[in-house]
Amino acid sequence: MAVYTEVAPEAAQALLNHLNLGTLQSLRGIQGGIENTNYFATTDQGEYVLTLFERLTAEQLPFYLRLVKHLAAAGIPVPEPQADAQGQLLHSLHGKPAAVVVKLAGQSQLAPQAIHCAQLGRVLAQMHLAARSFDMQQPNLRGLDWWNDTVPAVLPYLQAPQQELLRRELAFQNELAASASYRALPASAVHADLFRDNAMFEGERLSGVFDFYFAGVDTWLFDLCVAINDWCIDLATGELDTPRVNALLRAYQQVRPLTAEEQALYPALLRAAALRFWISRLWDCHLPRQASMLQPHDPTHFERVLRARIARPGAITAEHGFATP
Ligand SMILES: Nc1ncnc2c1ncn2[C@@H]1O[C@H](COP(=O)(O)OP(=O)(O)O)[C@@H](O)[C@H]1O
Ligand SMILES: N[C@@H](CCOP(=O)(O)O)C(=O)O
Repeated sequence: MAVYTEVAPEAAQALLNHLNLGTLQSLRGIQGGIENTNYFATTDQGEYVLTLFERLTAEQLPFYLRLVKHLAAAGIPVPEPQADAQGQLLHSLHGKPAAVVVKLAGQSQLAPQAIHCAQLGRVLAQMHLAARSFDMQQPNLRGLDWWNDTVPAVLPYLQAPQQELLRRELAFQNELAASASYRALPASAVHADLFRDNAMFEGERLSGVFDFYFAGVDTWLFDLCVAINDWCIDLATGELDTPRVNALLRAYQQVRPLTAEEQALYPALLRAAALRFWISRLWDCHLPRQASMLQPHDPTHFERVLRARIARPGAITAEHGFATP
C-alpha cells in the first residue's frame, strides 16, 4: 500500500487552492508505490498526483522537483510540478513535505517490445541533452561511494560465491572509475532508476517518465545501462534481448550518438548498473531501515543479470545505428 498519511479532501483542497488548480472532484489513494504517500487528485482543471514525501526531506527535495521542472520546460514528457504564486514547487501538508505534479496518462508497460524501447531510448537521449543546462548539483547518492560503504554491511549475509563476486566486481568498478576513459564520459543530472515501472504508455505511445527521486549527477552511459538492464532483458535469465537492445540504442543514438569512450565502456557500465541494483536490493533485504516501508525486491535477479553481463558482455555495433570507432 502507499497511503502512509491519510489526506482529507479539505486538506487537499486547501493545497490545490494555494496552487490555483481548481475544485477537487475526486481524491483517490494510489496503492502502487512503496516510498511515499500518493493520491490521484482530479479537479475541474485537470488530473494531478499529490505526493507526501515520507523519506526525503525538505532540504533534499528542491533538487528533484527543479530537475523535473527544468526537463518539462525543455519539452521532455515528465510530470510537471505545480508552483504557487511565489514559484515554490515544494509545499507542506499534514507536517510532511508535499508536491503536486501533473498526472501522466496511461499505464506502465511491464512487458515492453521494441516499439516501447525505441521511444524510451529517444526520450532518454533528449533528457540527457536537456539536463546539461540544469544548474543544481547533487551526486548520485546510490553511486560508487555508497557501493563502497554498503558492500561491507551486506557481505556477512551472503554465501562465499556471492561474496567473491561482489568483492571482485566492486574492485573492478573502483578501478574503472579511476581511469581516464571513465572520467571522459559525459555526465549530468540523470534519472538513475528508469525502470519499466517509472514510465507510462497510452496505448503504444510513451506518455512520460516519472519518479526522479533517485536522480543525481552521473554518467549518461550509466543511466542508459540502467534502462537497458531492465527494459531489454529476458526476465527469467537476465540475458540481453537483442531486438529490444537494438531498438533502444538505435533510437538513443539518433538523438545523441555515443562517444568513442562510451562505446568502449558500455560492457563495463552494464555491469555497474547491475551491481548498483544488486547492492541496493541486498541492503533493503538484509538491513531494512527502521520502520521501513519498503517491500524489498528480489536481489538474486540482479546477481543473475551481473553474472550474465560478465559472461556475455554487450557491445555497441553497427546494428545500433553508428559504426564502432
Ligand atoms: N505523475 C504520475 N502520473 C501518473 N501516475 C503516477 C504519477 N506519479 C506516480 N504515479 C502512480 O503512482 C505509483 C507510485 O508512484 P511512485 O513514484 O513509484 O511511488 P513511490 O516513490 O512511493 O514508489 C506509480 O506506480 C504510478 O502508478
Ligand atoms: N528500481 C529499483 C527500486 C526503486 O524503487 P522505485 O519503486 O521508487 O522505483 C529496483 O527495482 O530495485
